[in-house]
Amino acid sequence: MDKVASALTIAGTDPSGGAGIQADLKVFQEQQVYGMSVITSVVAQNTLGVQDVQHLSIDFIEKQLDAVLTDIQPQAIKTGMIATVDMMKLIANKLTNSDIPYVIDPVMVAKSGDSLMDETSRQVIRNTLIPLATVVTPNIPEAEILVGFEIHHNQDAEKAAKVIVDDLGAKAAVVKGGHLEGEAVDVLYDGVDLHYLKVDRFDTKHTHGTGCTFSAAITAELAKGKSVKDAVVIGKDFITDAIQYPLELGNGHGPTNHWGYRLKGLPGQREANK
Ligand SMILES: Nc1ncnc2c1ncn2[C@@H]1O[C@H](COP(=O)(O)OP(=O)(O)OP(=O)(O)O)[C@@H](O)[C@H]1O
Ligand SMILES: Cc1ncc(COP(=O)(O)O)c(N)n1
Repeated sequence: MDKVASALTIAGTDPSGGAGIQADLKVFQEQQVYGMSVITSVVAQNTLGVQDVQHLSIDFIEKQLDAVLTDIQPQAIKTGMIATVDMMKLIANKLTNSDIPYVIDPVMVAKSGDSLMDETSRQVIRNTLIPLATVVTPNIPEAEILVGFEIHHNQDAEKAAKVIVDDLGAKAAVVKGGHLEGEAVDVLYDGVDLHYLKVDRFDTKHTHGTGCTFSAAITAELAKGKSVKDAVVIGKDFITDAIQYPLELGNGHGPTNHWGYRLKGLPGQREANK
């Protein structure tokens, strides 16, 4: 039997299970990838919003990273909520000269509107982590901060994806269209070609953790050895199913359904889960 693929997420937590480390590990498991995690910040949050945050010390985050990386080598790594400049510098130090595929979900603000990254870090991520990325997956507001111009339609998203690759140094970028009107279109630029990933927009409020889920699915596929394009296409399919079959949990923006892909094509399931 081949050795199982493993992936590492470095991110903040969500005790309500829809976003952050908890979502990432569920997605890795669903994708048959062995999941490992390093916690940067412990977040008191749920589907209604963020109540409080405690950042772990740099020393302790480093101990967690060393514990994993000196024992089990991941085949792919993702970062999510990296809230401070010191955390970014630590991770950049650990990942410089690494050839492990690295996905950055540059989490800045939660769906609820609560900030998950301080102002200085929003600027500093551009020079510390982004140049190390195999794929960066910003939503529209995050992409606007990274590139410094407004994004109103798909052509702007294309331009932003190219700036993130050609000027900021990432190998590929997926600018997610969840925050634009109309179809849910994501623009992938891999340094050579532009690809549009389009699906009909579902009318749902259950979108807590969509970005975490999408980027974790991409990471899992890279860990299995898929190309960036194939990993992003499979990741888009995974998140679309997770949004399409909501679980109806919580009193706010509920979590997506991480086993939604298993319901695809089964008659009556969509109605049963609505
Ligand atoms: N209502 C929807 N219907 C279909 N797809 C959607 C919908 N909302 C978001 N998506 C898709 O979900 C993925 C995540 O996009 P989004 O822009 O919501 O990320 P995000 O804002 O980073 O998520 P998060 O809520 O974790 O911050 C993208 O592939 C996007 O196109
Ligand atoms: C720890 C952590 N990481 C990321 C998100 C973004 O997800 P969302 O915008 O859907 O709340 C979050 N809420 N919490």
